[in-house]
Amino acid sequence: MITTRNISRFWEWGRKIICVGRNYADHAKELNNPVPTEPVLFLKPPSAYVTQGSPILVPSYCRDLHHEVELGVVIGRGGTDIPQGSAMDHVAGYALCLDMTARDVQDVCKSKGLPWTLAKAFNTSCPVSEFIPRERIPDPGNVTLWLKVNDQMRQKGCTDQMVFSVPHLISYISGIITLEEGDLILTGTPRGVSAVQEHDELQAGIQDVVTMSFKVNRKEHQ
Ligand SMILES: O=C([O-])CC(=O)C(=O)O
Ligand SMILES: [Mg+2]
Repeated sequence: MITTRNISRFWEWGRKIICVGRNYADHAKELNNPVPTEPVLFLKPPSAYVTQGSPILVPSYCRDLHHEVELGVVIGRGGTDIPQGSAMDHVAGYALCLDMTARDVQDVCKSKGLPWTLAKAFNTSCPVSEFIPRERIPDPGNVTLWLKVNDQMRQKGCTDQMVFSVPHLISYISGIITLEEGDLILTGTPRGVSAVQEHDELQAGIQDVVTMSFKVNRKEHQ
């Protein structure tokens, strides 16, 4: 069973990070993307995790690193083809997450029809908060996420604006990728994404539940 005490072990063991894109209409629109009729999925490797105390590293090939604040869902019980009706029984809890995105690289990938791996899956591209037990968020469809850069509010959005709900996403994903204990689902970002620079300080929170902060550094050349 996953608890606050042992969650870091699950993350060290390296479970999957499954990300949902364009799950808020206002964010899809701000990047001139259509609102999807089916969830848009991509993956990050477990090496993308970073926890408070370690910096977010801008990849050497990136000139436009964006923050995306997202609600993360931690899977407690795995499954394949999970019905929506019982999807929440598979949730151990939550984590506040950032889907750090090399936006300039993503734009090139999009224009060439290439995968987003370089834009989304680099080391430290998934800052995460402490584990949030399920009881602390009784309704994941109605919490407010926020993100500040150097004390300036950049993103503030409620999960009631998600195109596809958490149970819908769990059911949909598990029909394609078997979910396992410790997997993390990033559920998409509300509008307000913007660039961060070296030495910036990012702070993010889920109202009344958790806050976290990260510094941005540029990756040293080897
Ligand atoms: O890069 C994007 O815009 C897609 C995405 O991750 C999101 O909507 O959260
Ligand atoms: Mg995202």
